[in-house]
Amino acid sequence: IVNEQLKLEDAKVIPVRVALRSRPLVPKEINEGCQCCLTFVPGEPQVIVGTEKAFTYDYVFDPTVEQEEVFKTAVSSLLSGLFKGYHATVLAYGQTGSGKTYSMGGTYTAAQEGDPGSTGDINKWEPKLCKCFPSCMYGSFVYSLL
Ligand SMILES: Nc1ncnc2c1ncn2[C@@H]1O[C@H](COP(=O)(O)OP(=O)(O)OP(=O)(O)O)[C@@H](O)[C@H]1O
Repeated sequence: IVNEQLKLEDAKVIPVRVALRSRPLVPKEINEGCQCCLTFVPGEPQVIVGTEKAFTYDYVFDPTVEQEEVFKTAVSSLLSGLFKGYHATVLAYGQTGSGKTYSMGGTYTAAQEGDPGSTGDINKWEPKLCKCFPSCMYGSFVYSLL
């Protein structure tokens, strides 16, 4: 009975997934001598804070990971469910300055305009959603806590 229950549990879709994204140090932090205190475990969605505290998430993106990979890995699969009528929400959570707007909102400078590597998740969702929903309802599905 226990085994059968475990199988049923395994079969359930995980409704909430958590991705950790660590951004690179910004110039101000570098000038102040800040250093990254996180260690990333290659091939594992795990991060070690300091020397001993390890945390595992569904996805971990280290500071070298570009917008495109974050989108493809953690967000794009939600679109297929969305088009079948399921709801999907991407929620950015983190302290001020941690990179929520960068990840969700896209470009910051005119130089970045049109650079696909620099645009955030909303920018990548929007054209895909517009193909199916002319009214473009992406604002209802994707939120950034600005
Ligand atoms: N992945 C990244 N790569 C390079 N720079 C980044 C990245 N994420 C964030 N930054 C930079 O870090 C700074 C803070 O990012 P951002 O404004 O997105 O934070 P935030 O969480 O939205 O802050 P707030 O809550 O105050 O609005 C910005 O200068 C941004 O360009």
